[in-house]
Amino acid sequence: MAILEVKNVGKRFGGLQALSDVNLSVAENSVHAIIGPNGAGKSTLLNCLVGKLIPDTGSVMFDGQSVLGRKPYEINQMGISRVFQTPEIFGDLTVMENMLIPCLAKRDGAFQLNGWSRVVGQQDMIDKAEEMLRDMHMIDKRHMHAAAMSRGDKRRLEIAMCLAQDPRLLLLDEPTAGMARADTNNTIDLLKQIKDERDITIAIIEHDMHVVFSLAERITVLAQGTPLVEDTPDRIKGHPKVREAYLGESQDAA
Ligand SMILES: Nc1ncnc2c1ncn2[C@@H]1O[C@H](COP(=O)(O)OP(=O)(O)OP(=O)(O)O)[C@@H](O)[C@H]1O
Repeated sequence: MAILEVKNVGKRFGGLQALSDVNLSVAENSVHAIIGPNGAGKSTLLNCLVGKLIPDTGSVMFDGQSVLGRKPYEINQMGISRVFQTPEIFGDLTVMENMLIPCLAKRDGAFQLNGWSRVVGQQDMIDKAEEMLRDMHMIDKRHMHAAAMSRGDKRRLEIAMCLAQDPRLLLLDEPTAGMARADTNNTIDLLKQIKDERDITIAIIEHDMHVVFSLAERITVLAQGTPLVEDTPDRIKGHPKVREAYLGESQDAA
Protein backbone atom coordinates (compact mmCIF):
# COMPACT_ATOMS: atom_id res chain seq x y z
CA MET A 1 0.00 0.00 0.00
CA ALA A 2 1.21 3.50 -0.85
CA ILE A 3 1.69 5.91 2.03
CA LEU A 4 2.53 8.78 -0.33
CA GLU A 5 0.79 9.36 -3.67
CA VAL A 6 1.86 12.22 -5.92
CA LYS A 7 -0.31 12.67 -9.00
CA ASN A 8 0.27 14.94 -12.00
CA VAL A 9 2.19 17.51 -9.99
CA GLY A 10 3.45 20.53 -11.88
CA LYS A 11 5.38 23.57 -10.67
CA ARG A 12 6.51 26.57 -12.67
CA PHE A 13 8.96 29.30 -11.63
CA GLY A 14 8.32 32.18 -14.03
CA GLY A 15 9.27 30.85 -17.45
CA LEU A 16 10.77 27.62 -16.10
CA GLN A 17 8.64 24.49 -15.84
CA ALA A 18 10.50 22.90 -12.90
CA LEU A 19 8.09 19.96 -12.53
CA SER A 20 5.56 18.61 -14.98
CA ASP A 21 3.23 15.63 -14.68
CA VAL A 22 5.09 14.10 -11.76
CA ASN A 23 3.57 10.86 -10.55
CA LEU A 24 5.16 9.08 -7.61
CA SER A 25 3.91 6.31 -5.38
CA VAL A 26 5.90 5.44 -2.27
CA ALA A 27 5.02 2.10 -0.66
CA GLU A 28 4.57 1.99 3.10
CA ASN A 29 7.68 0.77 4.96
CA SER A 30 9.89 0.98 1.89
CA VAL A 31 13.01 2.99 1.10
CA HIS A 32 12.38 4.94 -2.08
CA ALA A 33 15.12 7.00 -3.70
CA ILE A 34 14.58 9.94 -6.05
CA ILE A 35 17.60 10.56 -8.23
CA GLY A 36 18.37 12.71 -11.25
CA PRO A 37 20.85 15.20 -12.65
CA ASN A 38 21.34 18.67 -11.19
CA GLY A 39 18.29 20.82 -11.81
CA ALA A 40 16.02 17.81 -12.45
CA GLY A 41 13.50 19.08 -9.88
CA LYS A 42 14.21 16.78 -6.93
CA SER A 43 14.31 19.51 -4.25
CA THR A 44 11.32 21.26 -5.80
CA LEU A 45 9.37 18.02 -5.52
CA LEU A 46 10.43 17.52 -1.91
CA ASN A 47 9.41 21.10 -1.12
CA CYS A 48 5.97 20.36 -2.58
CA LEU A 49 5.62 17.38 -0.22
CA VAL A 50 6.34 19.35 2.95
CA GLY A 51 4.33 22.51 2.26
CA LYS A 52 7.31 24.74 1.49
CA LEU A 53 6.04 25.09 -2.09
CA ILE A 54 2.51 24.73 -3.42
CA PRO A 55 2.28 22.88 -6.75
CA ASP A 56 0.42 24.63 -9.57
CA THR A 57 -1.31 21.40 -10.55
CA GLY A 58 -1.87 17.89 -9.23
CA SER A 59 -2.32 16.30 -5.83
CA VAL A 60 -0.14 15.06 -2.97
CA MET A 61 -1.79 12.55 -0.64
CA PHE A 62 -0.18 11.25 2.54
CA ASP A 63 -1.90 8.30 4.18
CA GLY A 64 -5.09 9.12 2.28
CA GLN A 65 -5.14 12.83 3.21
CA SER A 66 -4.17 15.79 1.03
CA VAL A 67 -1.17 17.78 2.23
CA LEU A 68 -1.87 20.63 -0.18
CA GLY A 69 -2.83 23.90 1.48
CA ARG A 70 -1.40 22.78 4.82
CA LYS A 71 1.40 24.61 6.58
CA PRO A 72 4.78 22.83 7.00
CA TYR A 73 4.21 22.31 10.76
CA GLU A 74 0.77 20.81 10.07
CA ILE A 75 2.29 18.38 7.56
CA ASN A 76 4.94 17.56 10.16
CA GLN A 77 2.18 16.77 12.64
CA MET A 78 0.54 14.50 10.04
CA GLY A 79 3.69 12.35 10.25
CA ILE A 80 6.16 13.65 7.66
CA SER A 81 9.60 14.74 8.90
CA ARG A 82 12.32 16.16 6.72
CA VAL A 83 16.08 16.08 7.15
CA PHE A 84 17.73 18.97 5.30
CA GLN A 85 20.91 19.04 3.19
CA THR A 86 22.63 21.12 5.84
CA PRO A 87 21.92 19.79 9.34
CA GLU A 88 19.33 22.01 11.06
CA ILE A 89 20.47 21.80 14.65
CA PHE A 90 21.22 24.42 17.29
CA GLY A 91 25.00 24.66 17.48
CA ASP A 92 25.03 26.64 20.76
CA LEU A 93 22.94 24.04 22.56
CA THR A 94 24.14 20.70 23.83
CA VAL A 95 23.16 17.47 22.13
CA MET A 96 20.69 16.77 24.96
CA GLU A 97 19.13 20.24 24.72
CA ASN A 98 18.72 19.79 20.96
CA MET A 99 17.01 16.45 21.58
CA LEU A 100 14.57 17.95 24.07
CA ILE A 101 13.20 20.38 21.46
CA PRO A 102 11.38 17.80 19.28
CA CYS A 103 10.38 15.81 22.38
CA LEU A 104 8.62 18.92 23.70
CA ALA A 105 7.20 19.80 20.28
CA LYS A 106 5.75 16.31 19.99
CA ARG A 107 4.11 16.58 23.41
CA ASP A 108 2.88 20.19 23.10
CA GLY A 109 2.10 20.34 19.36
CA ALA A 110 4.81 22.99 18.79
CA PHE A 111 7.96 24.15 20.51
CA GLN A 112 7.34 27.21 22.68
CA LEU A 113 10.08 29.60 23.61
CA ASN A 114 9.31 29.14 27.30
CA GLY A 115 9.56 25.38 26.73
CA TRP A 116 12.72 25.00 28.78
CA SER A 117 11.02 26.08 32.00
CA ARG A 118 8.53 23.29 31.47
CA VAL A 119 11.25 20.66 31.07
CA VAL A 120 12.58 21.29 34.54
CA GLY A 121 11.41 18.46 36.74
CA GLN A 122 9.80 16.60 33.86
CA GLN A 123 11.68 13.36 33.99
CA ASP A 124 9.57 11.76 31.26
CA MET A 125 10.85 14.27 28.66
CA ILE A 126 14.44 13.75 29.75
CA ASP A 127 13.97 9.97 29.71
CA LYS A 128 12.56 10.12 26.18
CA ALA A 129 15.43 12.29 24.90
CA GLU A 130 18.00 10.00 26.56
CA GLU A 131 16.37 6.89 25.16
CA MET A 132 16.53 8.34 21.65
CA LEU A 133 20.20 9.29 22.10
CA ARG A 134 20.94 5.78 23.36
CA ASP A 135 19.18 4.27 20.31
CA MET A 136 21.27 6.46 18.05
CA HIS A 137 24.52 5.63 19.90
CA MET A 138 24.98 9.28 20.95
CA ILE A 139 24.34 9.09 24.68
CA ASP A 140 28.03 9.60 25.51
CA LYS A 141 27.90 12.91 23.58
CA ARG A 142 24.85 14.35 25.36
CA HIS A 143 26.76 17.16 27.11
CA MET A 144 28.69 18.22 23.99
CA HIS A 145 27.84 21.42 22.15
CA ALA A 146 26.26 20.40 18.87
CA ALA A 147 28.51 22.78 16.89
CA ALA A 148 31.60 20.86 18.04
CA MET A 149 30.51 17.56 16.47
CA SER A 150 31.61 16.04 13.17
CA ARG A 151 29.34 16.44 10.13
CA GLY A 152 28.33 12.79 10.46
CA ASP A 153 27.34 13.23 14.12
CA LYS A 154 25.43 16.42 13.35
CA ARG A 155 23.48 14.50 10.73
CA ARG A 156 22.91 11.68 13.23
CA LEU A 157 21.57 14.19 15.77
CA GLU A 158 19.27 15.78 13.20
CA ILE A 159 17.89 12.38 12.23
CA ALA A 160 17.40 11.56 15.94
CA MET A 161 15.51 14.87 16.35
CA CYS A 162 13.23 13.95 13.44
CA LEU A 163 12.63 10.45 14.82
CA ALA A 164 11.69 11.85 18.25
CA GLN A 165 8.52 13.12 16.56
CA ASP A 166 7.62 9.52 15.58
CA PRO A 167 7.20 10.26 11.86
CA ARG A 168 5.72 7.68 9.53
CA LEU A 169 7.56 9.15 6.54
CA LEU A 170 11.14 10.41 6.80
CA LEU A 171 12.29 12.59 3.89
CA LEU A 172 16.05 12.87 3.48
CA ASP A 173 17.53 15.54 1.23
CA GLU A 174 21.07 14.45 0.32
CA PRO A 175 21.84 13.16 3.82
CA THR A 176 25.47 12.40 3.02
CA ALA A 177 26.30 15.60 1.10
CA GLY A 178 29.78 16.83 1.99
CA MET A 179 30.59 13.81 4.17
CA ALA A 180 33.81 11.83 4.22
CA ARG A 181 33.41 8.18 3.16
CA ALA A 182 33.54 6.87 6.76
CA ASP A 183 30.72 9.21 7.83
CA THR A 184 28.75 8.27 4.71
CA ASN A 185 29.05 4.57 5.55
CA ASN A 186 28.01 5.24 9.17
CA THR A 187 24.97 7.13 7.89
CA ILE A 188 24.05 4.22 5.60
CA ASP A 189 24.30 1.82 8.58
CA LEU A 190 22.23 4.18 10.73
CA LEU A 191 19.47 4.42 8.13
CA LYS A 192 19.44 0.63 7.74
CA GLN A 193 19.12 0.30 11.51
CA ILE A 194 16.26 2.82 11.60
CA LYS A 195 14.48 0.97 8.81
CA ASP A 196 14.89 -2.41 10.54
CA GLU A 197 13.80 -1.21 13.98
CA ARG A 198 10.93 1.13 13.17
CA ASP A 199 7.63 1.22 11.40
CA ILE A 200 8.80 3.89 8.99
CA THR A 201 8.96 4.78 5.30
CA ILE A 202 12.01 6.58 3.96
CA ALA A 203 12.17 8.73 0.81
CA ILE A 204 15.66 9.87 -0.04
CA ILE A 205 17.13 12.31 -2.56
CA GLU A 206 20.77 11.50 -3.08
CA HIS A 207 23.52 12.03 -5.63
CA ASP A 208 25.87 9.42 -4.16
CA MET A 209 25.01 6.19 -5.98
CA HIS A 210 26.77 4.10 -3.32
CA VAL A 211 24.20 5.40 -0.81
CA VAL A 212 21.28 4.96 -3.22
CA PHE A 213 22.13 1.38 -4.16
CA SER A 214 22.91 0.45 -0.54
CA LEU A 215 19.49 1.54 0.71
CA ALA A 216 16.80 1.88 -1.92
CA GLU A 217 14.19 -0.75 -2.75
CA ARG A 218 12.65 1.44 -5.48
CA ILE A 219 14.18 4.28 -7.44
CA THR A 220 12.47 7.06 -9.37
CA VAL A 221 14.65 8.89 -11.87
CA LEU A 222 13.66 12.49 -12.53
CA ALA A 223 14.96 14.31 -15.60
CA GLN A 224 13.97 17.81 -16.61
CA GLY A 225 11.16 17.90 -14.09
CA THR A 226 9.45 14.68 -15.05
CA PRO A 227 9.87 11.02 -14.03
CA LEU A 228 11.87 9.14 -16.62
CA VAL A 229 11.57 5.71 -15.07
CA GLU A 230 10.74 4.02 -11.77
CA ASP A 231 12.05 0.57 -10.97
CA THR A 232 14.17 -1.64 -8.71
CA PRO A 233 17.85 -0.70 -8.23
CA ASP A 234 19.03 -3.60 -10.39
CA ARG A 235 16.88 -2.58 -13.34
CA ILE A 236 17.71 1.11 -12.90
CA LYS A 237 21.44 0.37 -13.05
CA GLY A 238 21.16 -1.15 -16.50
CA HIS A 239 18.41 1.04 -17.92
CA PRO A 240 19.66 2.67 -21.13
CA LYS A 241 17.56 5.84 -20.71
CA VAL A 242 18.86 6.28 -17.17
CA ARG A 243 22.46 5.76 -18.16
CA GLU A 244 22.02 8.34 -20.86
CA ALA A 245 20.18 10.90 -18.73
CA TYR A 246 21.94 10.47 -15.44
CA LEU A 247 24.27 7.68 -14.58
CA GLY A 248 26.51 8.50 -17.51
CA GLU A 249 27.45 11.60 -15.55
CA SER A 250 29.25 9.56 -12.94
CA GLN A 251 31.70 6.71 -13.38
CA ASP A 252 30.87 5.55 -9.83
CA ALA A 253 27.30 4.98 -10.82
CA ALA A 254 27.87 2.72 -13.79
N1 LIG B 1 12.66 29.22 -5.99
C1 LIG B 1 13.02 29.06 -7.27
N2 LIG B 1 12.88 30.06 -8.16
C2 LIG B 1 13.24 29.90 -9.45
N3 LIG B 1 13.76 28.76 -9.97
C3 LIG B 1 13.94 27.74 -9.12
C4 LIG B 1 13.58 27.83 -7.74
N4 LIG B 1 13.88 26.64 -7.13
C5 LIG B 1 14.38 25.85 -8.11
N5 LIG B 1 14.42 26.51 -9.27
C6 LIG B 1 14.86 25.95 -10.57
O1 LIG B 1 14.08 24.79 -10.80
C7 LIG B 1 14.89 23.76 -11.40
C8 LIG B 1 14.85 22.54 -10.52
O2 LIG B 1 15.63 22.83 -9.33
P1 LIG B 1 15.78 21.81 -8.13
O3 LIG B 1 16.58 22.50 -7.07
O4 LIG B 1 14.47 21.27 -7.76
O5 LIG B 1 16.63 20.65 -8.83
P2 LIG B 1 17.42 19.45 -8.13
O6 LIG B 1 17.12 18.23 -8.94
O7 LIG B 1 17.09 19.39 -6.69
O8 LIG B 1 18.93 19.89 -8.36
P3 LIG B 1 20.24 19.60 -7.46
O9 LIG B 1 20.51 18.14 -7.61
O10 LIG B 1 21.29 20.45 -8.14
O11 LIG B 1 19.93 20.02 -6.06
C9 LIG B 1 16.27 24.35 -11.56
O12 LIG B 1 16.38 24.85 -12.89
C10 LIG B 1 16.31 25.49 -10.57
O13 LIG B 1 17.17 26.52 -10.98
